[in-house]
Amino acid sequence: MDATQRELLRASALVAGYGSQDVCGPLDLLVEPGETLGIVGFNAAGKSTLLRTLVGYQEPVSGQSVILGAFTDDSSFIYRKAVSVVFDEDAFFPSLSVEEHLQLIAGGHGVPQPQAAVDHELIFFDLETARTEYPHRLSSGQRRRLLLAASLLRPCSLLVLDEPEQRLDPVMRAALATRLRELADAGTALLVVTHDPVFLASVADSVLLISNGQIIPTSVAEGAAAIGRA
Ligand SMILES: Nc1ncnc2c1ncn2[C@@H]1O[C@H](COP(=O)(O)OP(=O)(O)OP(=O)(O)O)[C@@H](O)[C@H]1O
Repeated sequence: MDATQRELLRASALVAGYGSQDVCGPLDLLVEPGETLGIVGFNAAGKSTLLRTLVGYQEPVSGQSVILGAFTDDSSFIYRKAVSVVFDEDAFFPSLSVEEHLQLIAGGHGVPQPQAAVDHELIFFDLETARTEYPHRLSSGQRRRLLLAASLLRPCSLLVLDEPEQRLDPVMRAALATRLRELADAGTALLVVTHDPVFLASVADSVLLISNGQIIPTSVAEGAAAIGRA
């Protein structure tokens, strides 16, 4: 693996915000394969704004974030093949069933043995009995499971999750945390915004705490404690 392949994401003097209005920063950061970084802070601290800016979904106020040593947004095929992203929003085709959504992702990303991969996610996320349902007929937790299933079904080098624990029951939260840890141990890098200290401690190796516009690198223990104080 050369230096560029190891450098999944590099942020330099990155300030996130809207227009010329800073929300948080500056941040210097290097994310390499297998690293798991939690991002924590109060409501409106700027976690989602930072995450979106890091992955090139919105322009920084200043500084830059570069993916795979070359990309600053998701317009390239190489970027989209390497980076799997779930933000806290539902995005479905209303006339495709649960299973058809997953088949679409598997086909689009050239997953080997696609139906077996789809079946694996349906089982993992306990969506088997809902496989023929349409998104509007799912519970909010089931819709969340479907989004997460789609993100985990496809291979990626960098997995970016904004509050993945939201709307999941405790059993599913724990199963997801274990799965993410296994992915990281196998080399996938993970950026995860979370409000759940247990989930954070299960998944993250290190933490960025956003407080009063500052982005403070800290330990998992301190990050989990900071969530508790929020
Ligand atoms: N599109 C936007 N334009 C301008 N300001 C925005 C926009 N979206 C969010 N903000 C502001 O940016 C700040 C940070 O919001 P952000 O969603 O990043 O917070 P967060 O830490 O993810 O919060 P939460 O924990 O509530 O999800 C807030 O003050 C919010 O009002």
